[in-house]
Amino acid sequence: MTPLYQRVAFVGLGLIAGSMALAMRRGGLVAETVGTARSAESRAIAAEIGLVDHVTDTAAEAVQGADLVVLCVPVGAMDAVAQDIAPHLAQGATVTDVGSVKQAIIDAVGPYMPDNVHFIPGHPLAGTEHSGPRAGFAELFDNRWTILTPQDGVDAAALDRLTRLWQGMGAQVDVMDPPHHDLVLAVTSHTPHLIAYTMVGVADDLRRVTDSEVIKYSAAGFRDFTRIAASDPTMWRDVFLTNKDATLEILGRFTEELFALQRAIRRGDGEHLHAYFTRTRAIRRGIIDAGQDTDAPDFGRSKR
Ligand SMILES: NC(=O)c1ccc[n+]([C@@H]2O[C@H](COP(=O)([O-])OP(=O)(O)OC[C@H]3O[C@@H](n4cnc5c(N)ncnc54)[C@H](O)[C@@H]3O)[C@@H](O)[C@H]2O)c1
Ligand SMILES: O=C(O)C(=O)C[C@]1(C(=O)O)C=C[C@@H](O)C=C1
Repeated sequence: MTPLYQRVAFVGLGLIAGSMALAMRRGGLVAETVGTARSAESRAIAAEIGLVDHVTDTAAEAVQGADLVVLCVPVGAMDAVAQDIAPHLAQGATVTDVGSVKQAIIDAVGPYMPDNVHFIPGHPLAGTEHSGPRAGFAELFDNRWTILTPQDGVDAAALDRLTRLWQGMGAQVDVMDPPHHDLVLAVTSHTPHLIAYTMVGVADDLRRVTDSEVIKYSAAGFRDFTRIAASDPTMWRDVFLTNKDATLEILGRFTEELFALQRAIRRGDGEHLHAYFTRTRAIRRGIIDAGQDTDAPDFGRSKR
């Protein structure tokens, strides 16, 4: 197969960049990969494990001659990285990113992009609580969605090529407008993370009362929360600071619902609770039936 890109440059060499580099290699999708990271330690690890074909000391060096540049740093760092690489981008290159928020990145990166470059923002809806160059794995994007948020007038051939690259890495691709992406992700990813962080914080406070029983007897539900709450603090700080409006909107709705459930418990309103849990169970089953829950444990699913 002819490679889709000749030279792909990653700025940032953590979980997502590493997984992309490995998935590209698995699919024989690109001729050459090059990457750089801010810390010398990450660069040394990436070179040692052969995550990309070449590791460079600077982002400027990495992007030179690249026909695809992928920004894989925390959302709050995109601005500085874009400014840094802009003068070194090759004519006709595509620049994309993998940030969890889209409108803020477009606002931060867009102004630095030269006219002769195609800027096509993106977001793979796949991840883990692990970070750094050793965290990546080639299968991360298999059967998951990647959302691209191109602006009006995007070059159709550049969009098609990037779409085929993500498909080659195992993902299904959808196009969305950036504010809609940010609202959808506030519901499906950002607010759930905040709730998990909060629940684990509450349990930690309670630990003083219950000694270590919270950890010792932590059931599956709480364990899932602790996995999510172990995610990278810098990444998630930036997500909430840059997707502020959508997250606050969803949190407002969440607290209203929580108060309604709290009232039902206080009043002994079993009917309300039962009806609510029946509705949410149907949502879970819908996700499974749509084949969107490929990595969750079975938990007796087949018997339901
Ligand atoms: N982890 C996930 O589940 C997940 C999923 C989808 C998208 N994303 C997004 O992908 C991006 C990267 O996330 P990741 O999980 O690969 O992170 P990571 O922590 O594994 O890697 C981040 C990389 O960025 C570099 N970096 C950090 N701060 C920097 C700065 N100020 N300037 C330059 N480089 C810097 C780090 O050295 C590292 O190489 C983030 O924007 C995140 O929102 C993450
Ligand atoms: O499974 C996880 O660890 C994740 O939280 C991954 C997850 C998500 O919420 O689904 C987290 C942030 C992303 O931007 C995309 C994916």
